[in-house]
Amino acid sequence: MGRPAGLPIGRTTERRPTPVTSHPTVGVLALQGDVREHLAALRAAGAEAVTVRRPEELAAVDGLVIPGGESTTMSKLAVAFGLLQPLRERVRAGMPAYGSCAGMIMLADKILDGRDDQETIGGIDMTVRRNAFGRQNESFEAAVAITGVDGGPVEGVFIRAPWVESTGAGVETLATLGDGTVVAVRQGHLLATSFHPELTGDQRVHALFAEMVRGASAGSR
Ligand SMILES: NC(=O)CC[C@H](N)C(=O)O
Repeated sequence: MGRPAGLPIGRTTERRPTPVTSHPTVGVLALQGDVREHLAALRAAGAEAVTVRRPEELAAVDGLVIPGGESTTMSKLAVAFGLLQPLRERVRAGMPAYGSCAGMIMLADKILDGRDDQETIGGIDMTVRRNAFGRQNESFEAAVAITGVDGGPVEGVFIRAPWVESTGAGVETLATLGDGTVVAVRQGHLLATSFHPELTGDQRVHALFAEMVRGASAGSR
């Protein structure tokens, strides 16, 4: 068969095998919260980043960031958009996920001071207390040294932040404040921070997560 008329020289209509991508795609759950800042931080860390609002979009990403915002609203919207079960399934199946602040709450197996009807995706064997720092400390910054993040402490921005009240045996504590409060954890493919690294212009936490996504996609090929 000849070349179909009208196609420029050098282009063919044959199907090529799907290329093995060396750039896994990281989604940012875009129901509510500071989505743009996470997209920018992921891109600055060298990752491909897209928004996720629908189950088909979730199915197409290799990892997912769950942003800060309001976990009660995010929980309601996840149900309304038909995303809660697909999110639970993908997290259970090993998709890397990173939750910051409200995102940390979404990844917690148990929460304290949540709303009665509040759902989480779960996945990390921990109990997280919402708005834990109280009125005096609604918003503050602190230098946070994180295991696995080289080059000194990151600037932690805490905004009506949760803290980790207790963790199960499989959960690694990555960072604590001076008084021992746990503010960053990892359980295998899941990462969570009480604070917002996407607001600081420092991409090291996003680079750590992008590396987790790359590792998981390389392992699954
Ligand atoms: N900055 C944040 O993400 C705040 C979290 C919020 N207090 C919540 O419960 O969901």
